Amino acid sequence: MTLQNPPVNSLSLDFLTEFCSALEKLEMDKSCRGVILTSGQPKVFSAGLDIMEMYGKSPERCGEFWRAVQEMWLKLYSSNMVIIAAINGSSPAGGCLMSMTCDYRIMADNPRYSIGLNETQLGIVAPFWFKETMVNTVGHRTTEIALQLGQLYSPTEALDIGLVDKLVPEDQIIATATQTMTKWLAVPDHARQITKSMMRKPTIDKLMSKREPDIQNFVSFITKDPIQKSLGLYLSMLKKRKS
Ligand SMILES: CCCC/C=C/CC(=O)SCCNC(=O)CCNC(=O)[C@H](O)C(C)(C)COP(=O)(O)OP(=O)(O)OC[C@H]1O[C@@H](n2cnc3c(N)ncnc32)[C@H](O)[C@@H]1OP(=O)(O)O
Repeated sequence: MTLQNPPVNSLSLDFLTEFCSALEKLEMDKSCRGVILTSGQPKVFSAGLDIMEMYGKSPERCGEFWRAVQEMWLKLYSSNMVIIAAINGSSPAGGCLMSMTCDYRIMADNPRYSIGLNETQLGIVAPFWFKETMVNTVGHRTTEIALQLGQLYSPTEALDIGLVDKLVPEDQIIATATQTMTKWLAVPDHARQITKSMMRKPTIDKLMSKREPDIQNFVSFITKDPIQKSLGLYLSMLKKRKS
């Protein structure tokens, strides 16, 4: 699957809805046992959640957006397929979350790229299921530091802490992902799927049982004046950096 939402694959409501529907089709296709997730945009895997979906929007629209973010995470994290992330560019915040839902992460070895959950840098707080996905990936202590600082890691740093599993030159990323997929698909599906579910079920069940309060929590947090102000400042910083 190639992410195509120019310029930076930000995760808007429309894009998330289309992504989930495409993933669902693959999930139901019994001939499809694995997916390599990569970006069709240069230099960026995904810029994370579309900040415009959280800035100046009505509570109803924010709620609809957050349900779509939850759906994307639930579909990817609980997928029966083998999902390999071929991270061919920067992957901050929601982009990092998306990568962490995959079974294996291969990143392009380019020091200009970065990956991590940088929410605190925007003045916002990563919800419990973002946090737990990271704990499940890199452990508690590393997550504690990473989340409080809103740390973005270079590919080498990300490999050191286990946030990605392998670095390769960018032009070898799909070939490496394909070789890795062959290895994963050699394991009998039922045994691998039950094992994957055993590892991830407690985190998935937790969000499933708290979906509505999590939406309410997001809406009441994101629509607060100081949070809107922080997002506005961050957006203008992004635009200024460009000019
Ligand atoms: C309870 C609340 C929890 C909410 C959780 C939120 C999780 C999130 O995912 S929040 C989003 C966090 N994302 C970021 O901080 C990434 C910001 N973007 C970047 O750092 C860079 O854009 C990049 C490294 C991804 C790419 O850099 P590059 O130089 O190639 O491109 P730019 O010139 O910076 O961007 C092009 C264009 O896109 C706009 N843009 C970038 N990111 C976003 C985004 N996440 N949402 C919306 N729009 C974004 C950027 O402003 C530029 O727009 P213009 O062309 O109009 O200037």
